[in-house]
Amino acid sequence: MKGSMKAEAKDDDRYWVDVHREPNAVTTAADLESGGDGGRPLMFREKKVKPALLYLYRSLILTRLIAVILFIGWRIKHNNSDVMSPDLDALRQYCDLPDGGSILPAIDVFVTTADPIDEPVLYTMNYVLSILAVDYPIDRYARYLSDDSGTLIEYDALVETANFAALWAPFCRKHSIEPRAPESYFQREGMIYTGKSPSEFINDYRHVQLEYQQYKARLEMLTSTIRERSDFYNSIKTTEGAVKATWMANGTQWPGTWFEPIDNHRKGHHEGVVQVVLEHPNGSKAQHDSNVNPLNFDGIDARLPMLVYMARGKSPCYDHNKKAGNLNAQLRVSALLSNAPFVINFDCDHYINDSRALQAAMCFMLDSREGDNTAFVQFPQRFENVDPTDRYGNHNRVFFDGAMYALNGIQGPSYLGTGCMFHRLALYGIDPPRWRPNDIPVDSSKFGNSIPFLNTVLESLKQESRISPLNLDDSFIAKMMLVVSSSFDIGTDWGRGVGYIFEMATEDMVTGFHIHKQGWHSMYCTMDVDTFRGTAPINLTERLYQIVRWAGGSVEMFFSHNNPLLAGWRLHPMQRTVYLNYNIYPVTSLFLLLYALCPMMWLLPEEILIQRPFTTYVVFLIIIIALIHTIGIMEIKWVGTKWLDWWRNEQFFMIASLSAYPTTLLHIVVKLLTRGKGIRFRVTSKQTKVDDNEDKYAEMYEMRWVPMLIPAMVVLFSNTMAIGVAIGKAIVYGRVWPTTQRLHAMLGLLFNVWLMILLQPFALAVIGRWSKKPSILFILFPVAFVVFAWVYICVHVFVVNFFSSMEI
Ligand SMILES: O=c1ccn([C@@H]2O[C@H](COP(=O)(O)OP(=O)(O)O[C@H]3O[C@H](CO)[C@@H](O)[C@H](O)[C@H]3O)[C@@H](O)[C@H]2O)c(=O)[nH]1
Ligand SMILES: [Mn+2]
Repeated sequence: MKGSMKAEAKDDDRYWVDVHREPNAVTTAADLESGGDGGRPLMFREKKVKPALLYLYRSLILTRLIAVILFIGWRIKHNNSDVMSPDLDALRQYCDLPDGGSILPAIDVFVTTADPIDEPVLYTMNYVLSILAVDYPIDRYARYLSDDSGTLIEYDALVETANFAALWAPFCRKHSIEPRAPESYFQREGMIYTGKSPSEFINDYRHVQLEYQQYKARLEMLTSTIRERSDFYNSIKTTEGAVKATWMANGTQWPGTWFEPIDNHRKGHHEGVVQVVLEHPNGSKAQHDSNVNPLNFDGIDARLPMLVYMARGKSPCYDHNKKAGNLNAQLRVSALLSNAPFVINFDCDHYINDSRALQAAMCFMLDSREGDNTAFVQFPQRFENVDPTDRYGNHNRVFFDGAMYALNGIQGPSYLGTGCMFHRLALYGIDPPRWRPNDIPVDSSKFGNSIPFLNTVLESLKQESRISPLNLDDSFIAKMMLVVSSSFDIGTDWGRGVGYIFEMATEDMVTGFHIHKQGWHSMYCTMDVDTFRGTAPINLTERLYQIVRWAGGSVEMFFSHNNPLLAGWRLHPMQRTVYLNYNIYPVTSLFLLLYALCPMMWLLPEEILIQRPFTTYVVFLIIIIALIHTIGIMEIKWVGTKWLDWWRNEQFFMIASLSAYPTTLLHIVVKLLTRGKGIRFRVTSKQTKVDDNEDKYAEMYEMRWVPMLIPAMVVLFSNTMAIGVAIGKAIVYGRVWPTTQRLHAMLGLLFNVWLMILLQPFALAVIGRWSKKPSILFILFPVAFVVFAWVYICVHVFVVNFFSSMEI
């Protein structure tokens, strides 16, 4: 023991040397008496690091500084190093066979919808059309629509769509139409023709447009058509007084929800439904029947891929786990019907804008570098109903183009919920080939109690690719009913380690996390045109609800066993940091909220209570803020987004920090304390109709007040008042204030104004329809300032005259 202490002391000497100081020479009694300190001994010893080491150390710091500067310089010059874009020609060369066939792998395409009213059928069907006409070998993909409402409207609409698609899909192929969602296509102007039959185009176009109008009209009539049909069958088939069923066109009762809801046929309580609308196309390409299609489709593949309608069974006894539950049911049904090795899922409010989308994703999946270990390929989300100035930051470009791209350089982007292609096996919770053990247990405790389904898992593990015609007999249908039953997940790993994970408000983040943590990679795929387009909530309140859900899901993850700190070593350290960042960023809002309430200082009679911003502090602050923004601007330049995108991002972070994020945190705290439920998945409301005459952005001008907006409102109001009072104070005391005080007042005001600029979109939302002309704020605010300044001066004069002892 002693020995080691000695050794330590010796070690010390290697680095430190004593600093010798001479004690003061003379000590006199007088000195001591007078309390002087002359001649008192030195009572602590000083040491310093040996000069040689110190210089070395300092030179290291300097070298590091130089290295950082050089690195930044290098990074600016080499700004394209991580951009990956699909090479479709290479894919074609690899996959196309000399006989015109192709070895492109099979894909199951999923679409989820929750309600025919909240999510207008026309848009969902447009989406379906864009997939039916996509540029991919027709016998190599299958289409599934999973309808969480279980209504006959969606099914009948799908049947109508299949009929119209028989015209639409070959028309798109013949004339190379883009986009292949008719609603968007017919609305676009000034398109350049790129097809091979220009002479027939005008004629074909007119015909298809007319047919589309009629198809649309039939969709709109669906509710009344089904009602009339049901009334008819009810009158002839059921007895007086019995519950009125809803009937399918073939004269059988619809197994899903009915117009007149009863147990077993109402929303949230009904049997599962699986209906194959279009069967798997057979081998021959010449399926075109000129009686149906008067257009000339010679040499065009007029077939359509398999199309399936499904609705999972629901019962009040079981949690149906929203979107993730819906997707899991699709995973199982598609396994039985087509079992493609790849699946891609979309929300019903997004359509394919570039028909090469599926091929583009395949470029990453089949690439010889990391293709086999790539679990999913995510596309950015793009929106088309957003106003040109993107008032509520819907485009989210900083996230979609900046952050996600950057992740490509680590383990890959996170899963964003829509427009994402997966390896089916990755979704089954199976390790990437790199780490895959030889025997993987495929049992019912994990995957559920369906032998045919377990067989499909084994099939997938053996890399057997299947989309082939099936014999849809009764026993097969019964097997499918089992995998869509409401209780199938119970006692299995579905939603916990198998399929889309449903323990959180946002299934996407946590599903991606589960996959990354097993060591899979992911890729981000952008193309020169938007690959997909969707609709975004353009109403502020809706937008904030969406943010609450996202932030909620992210924070919830932290307090669960999905905490990134607990993930195994296969999760890349940097990727772990990224997930941690997702988990905690909403917490920063608390500081912002406090900060944003500072302007209230102006309202206090004895001005400013907290430390005033002194000059050095302000200089540092400015340097740091300027650096943050300079770095930000560099990133924007690299990814090619606009200044406005970045600015909206800044503004929206502030607005959400004064509303959505604190609300989320409150929810989570309550949840943790009460062990209650987390944030619920509330379906984002969609645009219900676009009337040509009506304002396209009408939704945006509607203000829906909810408690979450209170803090933002308090900040906006108190800030406006504070600026008014500040002006009032300047008028009253301006002349007696010393220069420093004036300077401080100006700096303070700068802060107020900055806050106001950040809150501009919120202020626009508050004034509702007036905000059609955003510049009106330049009038409203000054007027408000003058009014508050005037009120302040009046109160001041009143107090001075009548209560002269008080000072405000
Ligand atoms: O019980 C439910 C609820 C929702 N959905 C579907 O989920 C999708 C997304 O719902 P939406 O209300 O449009 O949510 P958004 O806020 O637009 O979704 C964003 O955020 C989600 C995660 O919170 C992601 O899953 C989405 O892909 C992403 O676009 C839609 O297709 C819905 O039909 C269901 O199938 N069942
Ligand atoms: Mn959506």
